Amino acid sequence: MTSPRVVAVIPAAGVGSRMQADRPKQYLTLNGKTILEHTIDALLHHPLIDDVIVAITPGDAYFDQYRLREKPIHVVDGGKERADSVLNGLMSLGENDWALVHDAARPCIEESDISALLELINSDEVSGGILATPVRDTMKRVKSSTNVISHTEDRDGLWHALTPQLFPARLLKRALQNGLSQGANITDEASAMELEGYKVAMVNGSPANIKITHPADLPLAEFYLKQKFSAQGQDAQNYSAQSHSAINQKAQS
Ligand SMILES: Nc1ccn([C@@H]2O[C@H](COP(=O)(O)OP(=O)(O)OP(=O)(O)O)[C@@H](O)[C@H]2O)c(=O)n1
Ligand SMILES: C[C@](O)(CO)[C@H](O)COP(=O)(O)O
Repeated sequence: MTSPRVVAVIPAAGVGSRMQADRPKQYLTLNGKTILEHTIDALLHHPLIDDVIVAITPGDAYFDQYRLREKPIHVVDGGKERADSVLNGLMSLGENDWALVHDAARPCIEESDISALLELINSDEVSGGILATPVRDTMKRVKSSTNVISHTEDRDGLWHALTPQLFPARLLKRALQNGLSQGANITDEASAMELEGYKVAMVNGSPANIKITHPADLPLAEFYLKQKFSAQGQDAQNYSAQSHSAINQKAQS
């Protein structure tokens, strides 16, 4: 039996308000490439990912300024919230496809973590899953609108949800549509699948897979990207060149 198609969906239509930059954070440059290009290349580079769809803000001039449309990807309009952008990205996926949803703002994703998550496609126990990393600090609940601690949360079994998040496209599309129509607070794909009652697996992923959110995240992401390139025996430019050649081969196949 042929393996199902895996389609990466990259929500990249945010404004990056917490970054307080002169442009949406996905267009800030690290090691010679925009954050979005790092993320697109990481997914295009993975041998088990068949297609890449990017959801961008309608009229996003940066996307063309950085010539990202020249990559072998598909582009759709983003939406008001992240979940709307993801849903738009899912619209063209087929009944048997799997959707691997990955934030544009997470460029440090490792190929090995993607491969570990994709193993879930063969599972009969769960309907997909997510990369996550265990909480390491003591977690406090603060009394609302104060800075006074209400209590300490039990951190046993508490994880940071990361991306990619991997689900059958048909189920995820319906879960997002239902969750959004019920006005649920859908901040990741798993929350929509949980609401539908599906079993969602956690796959322990690298804590280096940070979501670039605040200015302090930029030097950390730069460090992790340098580590990633050197671990793959490549510098940023070389990685970029290798990415292009891998991309071109994919485009010709
Ligand atoms: N309407 C939206 C909002 C967010 N995103 C994407 O979802 C990912 C994670 O969201 P977040 O880190 O919150 O990005 P922003 O919404 O841009 O950041 P902020 O909340 O600081 O404005 C990002 O890659 C962002 O581009 C999206 O595609 N569509
Ligand atoms: C999807 C996500 O990366 C999981 O941690 C996160 O929820 C996205 O960030 P947002 O600020 O909630 O949009």
